[in-house]
Amino acid sequence: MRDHVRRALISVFDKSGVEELAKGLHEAGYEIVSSSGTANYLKEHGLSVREIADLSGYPHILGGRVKTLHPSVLGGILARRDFDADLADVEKWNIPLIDVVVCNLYPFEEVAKRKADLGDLIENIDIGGVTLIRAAAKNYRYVTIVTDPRDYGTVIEEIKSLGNVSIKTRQRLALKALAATASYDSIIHFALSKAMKEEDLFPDVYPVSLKKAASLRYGENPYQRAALYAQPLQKLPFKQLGGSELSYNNILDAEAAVKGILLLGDRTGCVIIKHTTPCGMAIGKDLPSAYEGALACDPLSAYGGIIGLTREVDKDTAVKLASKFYEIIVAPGFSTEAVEAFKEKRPNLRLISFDLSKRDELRLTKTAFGFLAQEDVMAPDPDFEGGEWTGERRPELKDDALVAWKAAALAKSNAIALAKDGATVAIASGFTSRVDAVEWAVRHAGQKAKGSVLASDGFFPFPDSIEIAARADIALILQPGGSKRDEEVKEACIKHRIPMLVTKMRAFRH
Ligand SMILES: NC(=O)c1ncn([C@@H]2O[C@H](COP(=O)(O)O)[C@@H](O)[C@H]2O)c1NC=O
Repeated sequence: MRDHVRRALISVFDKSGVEELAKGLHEAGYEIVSSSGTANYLKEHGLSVREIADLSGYPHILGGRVKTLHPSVLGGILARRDFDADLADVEKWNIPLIDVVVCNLYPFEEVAKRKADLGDLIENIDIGGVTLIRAAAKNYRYVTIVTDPRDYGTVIEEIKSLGNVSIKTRQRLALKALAATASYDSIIHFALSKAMKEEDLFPDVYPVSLKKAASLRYGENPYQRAALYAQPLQKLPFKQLGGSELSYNNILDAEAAVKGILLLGDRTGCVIIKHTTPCGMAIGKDLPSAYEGALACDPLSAYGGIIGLTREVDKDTAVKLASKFYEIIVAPGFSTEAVEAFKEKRPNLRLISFDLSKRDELRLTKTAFGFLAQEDVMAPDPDFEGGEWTGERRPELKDDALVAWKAAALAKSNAIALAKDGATVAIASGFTSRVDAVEWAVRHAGQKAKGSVLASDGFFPFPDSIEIAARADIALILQPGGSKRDEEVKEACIKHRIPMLVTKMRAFRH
């Protein structure tokens, strides 16, 4: 390879620390070439800089849309230093070789967060910078690409001590740079899809970029390392107002509580979660009465659980909740007095204020088979008035029917929920046979099963569950229907005079 002046191209939007880096490079004998804004900045800091226009023979044109996009710039980055044909081209076209590229991009993400219009978004799409970064990352075997100011120190240290940036560091920086451009493009795709009101929920390619939002102490178990990632343009929908740090399992449990809150919709209600499974759900005239109702379903399981509330938590509710041990309280908000009351009595209790309006349309779940994508929609209310009934209609049981149905939808399949007086009295969750779920629910409810509403998240494959319900004096059954033996199930209900509402929609949770 021919000898050449060592050269660094610096073109940065975020100029923090770049003068120190340029100074280090200059001291190590590098010529600095920069785009105009960066060149001016460095000159103001007393550095001698060559303008990119001087190297390319072209000024910035189209109001800065084209600044560094030129063969004499990109050729100097992309030429393979041990490839005769590349070197011959470089020689022939008098292209100066570039050994270090320092570049960070137009702040598209920040602009998009400010809810910019489509025109602003478009003007903030960096083209030249991405090209410089990709070119340098592609040629990492000869060229160093630096995209993160936090790496300036390492680069200068290695150049000073080793004479060049080591191949190991160049590889690491190239991968980091490629992750930066990939993430940048996915953020642009996301923001432009929204601004253009793109309606295709399931495009052939779904670019996702994830940024680390928090390091977690460990995962589900201490032998599993873990972290929380978020999509860059989506602000985290929650704020933690108090208590210990959130763990991996806390996040899963809190999410189940949020689902419970969303299922209850605009009603004043409470859900209690244990290990992502509901062990109580109720609606009431106010939060304390809804909480009492939910708690009475299974007080033993509720200990150390997660409480989800559908309304802002006030001081009275806080005082009541603080008298027992829970891990997390999730609600759309907390009054200042409520936060104080919790802090005084339960300083470690995690308080999560969750913005229910910030919801994704799509839920992505990573599996060993690939990412599953589905619309994030909650089980709708059963059609109590217009639905398909067997036997007499029971309008007075509407609230109980709703709570039983929503609790069954939140519980894992096979799920059976029993509700009475606006509160569940049993929630059987995660059973592998439906009849066992019915049997457990009735046993758990004991005397309270009598007169309650039973909801099933899936159809009854046999009429055996109806026989158990009849023995327990169940007042009303809700189930989706759809079994081969629907007629036998109906006949059993008629025989035992239990009215049944066929919801015609399944409410599985797996
Ligand atoms: N148009 C181009 O050729 C171009 N080349 C580099 N940039 C970006 O311009 C910024 C630096 O510009 P300046 O040095 O003029 O402040 C950097 O964020 C860099 O990524 C460009 N801007 C947008 O594409």
